[in-house]
Amino acid sequence: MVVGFESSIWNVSREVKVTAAVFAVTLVAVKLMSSLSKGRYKLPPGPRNFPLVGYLPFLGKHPTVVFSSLRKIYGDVFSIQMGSFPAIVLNGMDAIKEALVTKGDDFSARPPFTTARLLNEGRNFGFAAFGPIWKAHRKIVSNVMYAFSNARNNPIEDIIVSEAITVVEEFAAHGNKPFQPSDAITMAASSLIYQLCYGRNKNIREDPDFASTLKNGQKFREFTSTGNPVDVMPWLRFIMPWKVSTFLEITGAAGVKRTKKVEEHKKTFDEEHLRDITDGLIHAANHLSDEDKAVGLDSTRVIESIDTIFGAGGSTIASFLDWSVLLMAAFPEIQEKVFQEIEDVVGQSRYPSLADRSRLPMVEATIYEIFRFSCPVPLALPHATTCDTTVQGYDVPEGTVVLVNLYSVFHDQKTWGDPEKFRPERFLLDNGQLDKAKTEQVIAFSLGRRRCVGEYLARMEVFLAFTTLIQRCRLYKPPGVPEYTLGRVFRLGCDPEPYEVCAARRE
Ligand code: HEM
Repeated sequence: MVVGFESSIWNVSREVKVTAAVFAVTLVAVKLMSSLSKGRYKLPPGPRNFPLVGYLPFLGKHPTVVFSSLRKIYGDVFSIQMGSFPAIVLNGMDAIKEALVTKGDDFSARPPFTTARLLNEGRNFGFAAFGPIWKAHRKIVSNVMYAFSNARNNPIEDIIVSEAITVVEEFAAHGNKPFQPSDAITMAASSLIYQLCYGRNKNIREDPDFASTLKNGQKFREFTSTGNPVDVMPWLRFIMPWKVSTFLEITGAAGVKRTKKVEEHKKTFDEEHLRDITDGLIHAANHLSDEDKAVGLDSTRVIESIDTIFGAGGSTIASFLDWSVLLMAAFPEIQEKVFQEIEDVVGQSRYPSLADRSRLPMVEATIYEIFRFSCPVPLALPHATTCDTTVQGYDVPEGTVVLVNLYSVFHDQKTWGDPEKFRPERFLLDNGQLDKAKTEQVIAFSLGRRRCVGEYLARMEVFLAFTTLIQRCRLYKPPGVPEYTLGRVFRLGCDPEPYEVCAARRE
């Protein structure tokens, strides 16, 4: 019996042995590092952590709520252990600005999470290591995005407005019956980013390439919606290998699609007429400077940026619009004020255009308030330190994961007074114009070196889509439905809990 027992231990699979060894080594390393660092550094305070998993089991469904409670105990900067990674959480504008702006070079790395290293084999510029290649890469992508958004005769306004009209049609097709709006919104936001990346397509909903990209994107969202545990506990890949293989399968399929689209573009590419973001990237890749090449940037990396842009540019806009519909239905008196302003400035004889923006302060204030209230990307993307540094008087060692709690800024009692109230007028001065001091506090696109590279384009999208929607459609809470709870579902971003709405066309 004893022999049998012993032999069964030593016959366990290789994966389990490796896992056990990694467990042990990680445990010893974490203990060793924390005792060494306690002496050397004045680290931010923080709660006690479990071995191996750290503070992860306590983060629950809404980490930002947990972080608000921890902020009350430990202050604006505190430490937690995220699985195998020591992390700090930055709360409030002062700490976030000091880290991301004043000490931008120190705080602009990304953590070496497993999936980040697998994306485009580590070359994905949203998740790539901070350094000369990334800096050159980011500059090129920023230039391409800016040039595309500002090009004369570009199709952006047309694409955005026609997607918004499609949403109005789909909403109106429900008659007076209640419906969940998020499918129509997600479809429109995906169609929008697909056309911005790959070109205007009036029959996009019949395009099989778009359909399969959408299906793959849906798979990706479902697979990554609660994060991937192998990112923060890399040893889990030996226990849950499918967490890596499925990720590779989905991103690999996306890569095949992108290659096909890029090859098609190259066949009809005309330097004088850049049609979309893909053309912009092909052009940039063909004109890399000697300095860019000298730091190691190559054309493949530049072209692959389309993956990051496509990945980041759909769900964020969908989330904003989903919140917009809910909040306008929840606050009909605000919706009416927004509508009246659009009616006075634009009327019904034409669709809104970007040129109307400066004459629509109530619309702008409402958009800021939707960003503030909903906080669509509440923890930005994870940052990491590039060197030993400090923030708010605390030491932060090189390689520390940095979570930027944007939600703490948007719902700060001291800044807003009544942060839980939806009140767009907070952004208006007595003369009815926008209060810049207030709007600057809404850092929905983050700050510093890693600030959202799609911000300019995203602001165009949300303005035009929101304004067109409210111009053409009255949204209201279905009769008999109790008050909306305005609850949040925390995924990679922050969406509203599923809800129903009714819509009536404005004639
Ligand atoms: C409502 C819309 C959007 C919001 C609220 C938003 C917000 C953000 C935030 C908070 C980050 C993380 C910044 C950081 O790590 O500090 C980010 C990164 C990024 N966003 Fe956006 N975003 C939006 C739309 C877009 C769009 C439309 C695109 C592209 C077309 C885009 C492309 C990116 C990219 C590529 C990054 C990674 C930047 C880097 O690491 O250098 N985003 N965004």
